[in-house]
Amino acid sequence: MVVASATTLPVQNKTHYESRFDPLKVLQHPDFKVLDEQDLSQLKQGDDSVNLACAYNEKHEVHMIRKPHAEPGPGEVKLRVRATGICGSDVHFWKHGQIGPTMIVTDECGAGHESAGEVVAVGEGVTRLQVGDRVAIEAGVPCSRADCGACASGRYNACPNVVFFSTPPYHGTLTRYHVHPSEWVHKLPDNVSYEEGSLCEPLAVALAGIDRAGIRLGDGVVIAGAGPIGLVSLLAAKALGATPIIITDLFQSRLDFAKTLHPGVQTVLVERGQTAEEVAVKIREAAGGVDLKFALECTGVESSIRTCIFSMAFGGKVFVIGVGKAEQNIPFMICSANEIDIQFQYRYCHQYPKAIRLVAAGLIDLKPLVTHRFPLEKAVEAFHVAADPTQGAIKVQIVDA
Ligand SMILES: NC(=O)C1=CN([C@@H]2O[C@H](COP(=O)(O)OP(=O)(O)OC[C@H]3O[C@@H](n4cnc5c(N)ncnc54)[C@H](O)[C@@H]3O)[C@@H](O)[C@H]2O)C=CC1
Ligand SMILES: O=C(CO)[C@H](O)[C@@H](O)CO
Ligand SMILES: [Zn+2]
Ligand SMILES: [Zn+2]
Repeated sequence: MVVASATTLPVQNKTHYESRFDPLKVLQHPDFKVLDEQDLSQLKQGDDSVNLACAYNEKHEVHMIRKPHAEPGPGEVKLRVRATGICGSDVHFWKHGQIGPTMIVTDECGAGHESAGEVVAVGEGVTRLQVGDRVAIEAGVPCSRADCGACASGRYNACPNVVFFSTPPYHGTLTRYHVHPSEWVHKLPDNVSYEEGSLCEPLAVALAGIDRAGIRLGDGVVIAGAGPIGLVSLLAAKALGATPIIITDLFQSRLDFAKTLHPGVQTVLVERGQTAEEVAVKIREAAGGVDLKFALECTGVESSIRTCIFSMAFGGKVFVIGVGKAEQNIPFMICSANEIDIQFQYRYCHQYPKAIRLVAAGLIDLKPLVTHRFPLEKAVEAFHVAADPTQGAIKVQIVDA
């Protein structure tokens, strides 16, 4: 079955943003170029004249590209991107070429959707922003049409016409300059850095999960996976007053890092060869007799999802944020006989302002998550570090000062 993508839809069926940000306008532009070693050797760090970006493609390559400069149209802003985090999903698209049955890399696709930057130009009609403003970029731009059920209902993360920058075919925000609709950037207070503004994207994911899971003060929670998503979920659960909190991972180094973020967290190392049930016993022991009513699953790995189910008390809820295999096996009758709910999160809606407020108020400190920084010119090296667990990275950021 060929799934129509934005670059294959007939023009008349495209929404405004699908047409405006059609990736073919970049790929077919005379200034577009995949940069070779010679080009890269001639790059001057921070060179404003080159709209440098990092892209993955259908051949599982990740490399630097030159994109055409673009000016903001009506209602848009042009941004100098100052910080971009590499997400596990970026690595998925590079290494595996797709996420789920419809998000498939079929050509060069600019990476990055965790970005913050500086307004360098505003388009006609933009009044709430001005040159010099510092903003976080909400990468998912829904169609906002009255005839779109998702947008009309406010659950815009479900918009079927969404342009989610970096999800193929749309080029991402890991680029020197990016044009974005002005209503989908969020001003940063002076005490929130570009790096923290970039990290508000994964925080938005975690906040959406905690919101929709319904976790409350004093609830016992297990967080599966101590990657950036699991760790921002830990920070949010800690700020919420969840207790006890248990976090799992395959790597002791990531669990040790989790302890630095929340000394009160209980850690459970998942050892090779252990069954999901055996890990669940360790989790329940770590809970110290408190019934665990929630699991925030942040790996997408079948064995971890199963572990979360086995860890739940009667009436518990496994909230799955991680993405993974298309088909997965779950202990069906354990769920049935214990009324265990399984819920899923797909991106977020209405979370950015809250994420920025929590950071600005000092209730969530994201700064420790950034363990590696690279200049934009070294983004390919950054991707290799982010994708290699032995490098010990938590969040790898590209900083284009
Ligand atoms: N639902 C959504 O909208 C979003 C989903 N994601 C997904 O969330 C997941 C996590 O993202 P990141 O933290 O950036 O990825 P990551 O790959 O950096 O972290 C995943 C962590 O899970 C650990 N892990 C793997 N198997 C495990 C197991 N069986 N038990 C315990 N831990 C295990 C890994 O060691 C790693 O530390 C990814 O699948 C990503 O694609 C990310 C953003 C948004
Ligand atoms: O990682 C994401 C959001 O932070 C992407 O949306 C992923 O879910 C695939 O698009
Ligand atoms: Zn992401
Ligand atoms: Zn819509």
